[in-house]
Amino acid sequence: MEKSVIVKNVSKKYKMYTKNSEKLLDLILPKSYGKSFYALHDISFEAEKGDVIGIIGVNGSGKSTLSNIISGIIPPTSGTVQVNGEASLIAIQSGLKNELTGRENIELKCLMLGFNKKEIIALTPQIIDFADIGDFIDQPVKTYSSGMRSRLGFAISIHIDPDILVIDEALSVGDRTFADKCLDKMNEFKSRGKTIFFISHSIGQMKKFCEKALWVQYGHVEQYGLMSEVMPNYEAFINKYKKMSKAEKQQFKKEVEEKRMVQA
Ligand SMILES: Nc1ncnc2c1ncn2[C@@H]1O[C@H](COP(=O)(O)OP(=O)(O)OP(=O)(O)O)[C@@H](O)[C@H]1O
Repeated sequence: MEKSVIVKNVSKKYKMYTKNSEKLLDLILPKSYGKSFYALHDISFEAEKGDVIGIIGVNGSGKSTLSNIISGIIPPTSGTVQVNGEASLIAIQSGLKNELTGRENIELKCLMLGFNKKEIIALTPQIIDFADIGDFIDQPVKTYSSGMRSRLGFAISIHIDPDILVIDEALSVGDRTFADKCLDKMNEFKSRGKTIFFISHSIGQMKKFCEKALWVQYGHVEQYGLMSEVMPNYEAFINKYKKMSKAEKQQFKKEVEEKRMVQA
């Protein structure tokens, strides 16, 4: 099978400060203040064309960081990401310009992707129709609710027809009818052999829609494979964690956080 995304030894480091003053001092004397930790540590995996991969993991495990790296929004600190084609991210906070109207955002995104005037004129009504946000399409995006942003972001990303679609929690803020409409569109996308990465805290949606799962656990890949093989292990972990006492949970978190720190 042809590969669509190849992620090799990707790490992303961030800095953690205990006080605001440390952040300022770190700007003046880099490397002297704050502690570095791995949001992602040595991640490697490959996706094939037609794969629909659910990225699962508890809060803070690195799912959004990984989706931003695959979509080219942020660079990794080290390692390489090879994307064969155009990747587009749909996230709650995704690249919409607040001061521009919905319609202007559609035009801007299309222009940035190199569409010509004729193509933009043809595409705009389809995007507006799918987003279905009424007269708000001519209002600045800063006046939108999170559901409206998600509708517009999803409508733009799916209609520009990327090769790789990365959906980060974008369906969780839309209502049920919109989520169903998006899932239909995603199924159509998948049937054309495109690659989808899907992040959702809805285990039901994950199981229904994704054939593969990438379990990101506190910055590293715990397991990658068929959803039917990975999900039971993830669910077993969640159940085990839930049964821990408060002290055991604290100890567990302390250990995983220590492993994530960058050794000087
Ligand atoms: N810009 C940033 N600066 C510093 N730390 C960051 C930044 N972005 C993310 N992090 C940290 O990196 C880690 C991974 O965050 P990320 O948002 O990727 O997790 P996630 O799995 O998507 O979480 P959630 O399920 O809560 O959305 C977290 O500890 C987070 O605090």
